[in-house]
Amino acid sequence: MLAPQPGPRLELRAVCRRFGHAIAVDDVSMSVMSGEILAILGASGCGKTTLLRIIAGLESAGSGSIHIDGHRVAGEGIDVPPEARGVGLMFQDYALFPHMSLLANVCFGLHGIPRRQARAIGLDRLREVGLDHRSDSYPHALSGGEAQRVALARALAPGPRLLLLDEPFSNLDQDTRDRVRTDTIELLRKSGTTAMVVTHDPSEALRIADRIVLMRAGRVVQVGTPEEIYRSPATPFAAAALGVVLALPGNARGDTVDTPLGCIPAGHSTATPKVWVWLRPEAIRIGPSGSGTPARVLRRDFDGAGRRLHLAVDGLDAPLVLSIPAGDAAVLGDRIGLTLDAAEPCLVTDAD
Ligand SMILES: Nc1ncnc2c1ncn2[C@@H]1O[C@H](COP(=O)(O)OP(=O)(O)OP(=O)(O)O)[C@@H](O)[C@H]1O
Repeated sequence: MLAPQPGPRLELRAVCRRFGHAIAVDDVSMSVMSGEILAILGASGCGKTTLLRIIAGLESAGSGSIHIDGHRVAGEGIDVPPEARGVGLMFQDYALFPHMSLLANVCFGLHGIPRRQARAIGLDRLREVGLDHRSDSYPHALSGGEAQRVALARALAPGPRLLLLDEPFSNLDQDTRDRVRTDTIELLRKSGTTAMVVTHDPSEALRIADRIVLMRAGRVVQVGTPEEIYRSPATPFAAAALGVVLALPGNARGDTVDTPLGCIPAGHSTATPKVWVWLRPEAIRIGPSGSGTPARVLRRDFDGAGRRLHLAVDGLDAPLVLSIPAGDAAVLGDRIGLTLDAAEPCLVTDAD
């Protein structure tokens, strides 16, 4: 491997990949900084796995280029083989070798170093995931969470420059998933590993990533920190991809927009007076009747930790659905008041 150059750990420039007429990865440019955990978020079929496979060298990029530590590994006639890229890949199904002990699995990628040294590294990695006492066991004797930890130890053993994880928690049940996810991210951070984690779960992306790359139909829609994308989505699609979003009809007048819930700053000029205002539910404050815009409670649904209120508001065609904590005294009656929090960001788009 060549010495790293200053700059991003990984850089993609205009990477494309077609399968027949279908375009799986469409003009993707992005970078990952050293030590960063990047989440690739998108729905099924949007090209996440293909992108990882191209970076790992398992799939060729039709066009564009890939640079690792400043060195071109793909593009313009160069195609560095997977084993020479310094990229680790952890598959969704872990792909442990069933006929090998856990230690042999973890040592599998350690080439060109004496056996004893490889064994010591393997045991260290197993210790980091809390499974060194099981080094002689075989994969069939592991729970799903344990298998994930061994796969992680194996992927980290060669000290990859970049680790790619494809839906690493999706095969685990909810309880195990939360624990394994926390442990995995802690280990990646402790070891300073640069990682790209593919997920289709927005809450997972928000929780684990330094930055999120949001994809749709092979293209990058938005790149930003979890807070940036959640609070300042570039498009209604990006807003909906990261969590619940409400759409209010609005009338733009200069710098402001009138909505059925009150007036808000427009943020930018719009082409038409008719607009949509997209905002998070937390931008709407619920208070007693008489405060803010009047709303009538049509229905209350039990929601575990609280209630979901279905509210009729003058000027809105469909009921507004908002969640409130259990026992919120302000909303016991059938009539409540709603106020827009002008400090919360919102997205304004033309209605046509
Ligand atoms: N080897 C292939 N041959 C033909 N089409 C392919 C191939 N691999 C992927 N595709 C297509 O490319 C598109 C992107 O697939 P990809 O697996 O990268 O998506 P994904 O976002 O990882 O989906 P999922 O979350 O379901 O794994 C899909 O339409 C898929 O059918």
